[in-house]
Amino acid sequence: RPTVNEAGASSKTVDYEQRRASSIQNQTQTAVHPNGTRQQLPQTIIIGVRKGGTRALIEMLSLHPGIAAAESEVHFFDWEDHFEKGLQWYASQMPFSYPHQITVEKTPAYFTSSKVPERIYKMNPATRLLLILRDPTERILSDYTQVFYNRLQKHKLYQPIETVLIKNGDINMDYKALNRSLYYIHMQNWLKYFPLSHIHVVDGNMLIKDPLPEMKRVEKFLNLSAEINASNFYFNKTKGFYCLRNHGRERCLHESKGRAHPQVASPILAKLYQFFHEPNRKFFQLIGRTFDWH
Ligand SMILES: Nc1ncnc2c1ncn2[C@@H]1O[C@H](COP(=O)(O)OS(=O)(=O)O)[C@@H](OP(=O)(O)O)[C@H]1O
Repeated sequence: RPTVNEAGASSKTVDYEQRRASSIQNQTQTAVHPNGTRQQLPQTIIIGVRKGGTRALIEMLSLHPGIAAAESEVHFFDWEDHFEKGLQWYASQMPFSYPHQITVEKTPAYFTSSKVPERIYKMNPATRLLLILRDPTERILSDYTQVFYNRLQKHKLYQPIETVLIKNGDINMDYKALNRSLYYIHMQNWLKYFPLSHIHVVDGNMLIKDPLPEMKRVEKFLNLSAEINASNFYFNKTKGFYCLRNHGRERCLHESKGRAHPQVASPILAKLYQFFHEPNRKFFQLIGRTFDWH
């Protein structure tokens, strides 16, 4: 009797899918470099969430010698003009890697783009997905801060945070950043294609506070050998965040990571925390795990 995985697919289907995926991988193989490396489609993708800590996650994962990470966000599955270029183009955006290495890219917008789960599934149903989430209210403030700085740079006007968060005395449901924090809605789309066992949720709040245990869990999920260790991290008091140490070289993330958020009046904050209780509960139920959010 075929065994059934969490998505309901039989093991026979999975075998077929894996063969199909490896044939796609072979068809899109780019030229082999004389040193034995080549560009490969990612076997792992960090799908989001925007402002969840995706940069920190990919940089920390890159500490592992078994990982080859794309430097910039590729936006292959969510931008039509990129998607139309096809998988060969996608592969050509990847770093050169050795056959034993896992290629990874991060595009935080994937998590909230409804077309993306099916597209990744069709590329390779065996793709391992990493999703880093943080407290949904904190995520909104971080999202607002990002847009605020972008507009400031372009000398454009920006609205104070309270006016985007509240409309006619109530939570502004039209605010895009609010929708991005409704994790259960987006997660439902992913679970239509991928079983939970293929999606590892990283606790973004914990990655900030104490990155090592989170990274050890990621290593396990990706079946990587245990390489990342305490000496890879040190706390930088000036930045207020952990920074990375690799082969004696120390570096922190870019100054755009870890910016101060705007002060929000406490009744509004309380309203937001309250608002997210139910969506968070639904999310926890979906993934069978809880997080220490407000
Ligand atoms: N070690 C370390 N150093 C600096 N920043 C860290 C770190 N770990 C997690 N973070 C948090 O990452 C948040 C940015 O998330 P993303 O990289 O996903 O943002 S983006 O969507 O790619 O723009 C960023 O959000 P803000 O604090 O709002 O700037 C950080 O809180």
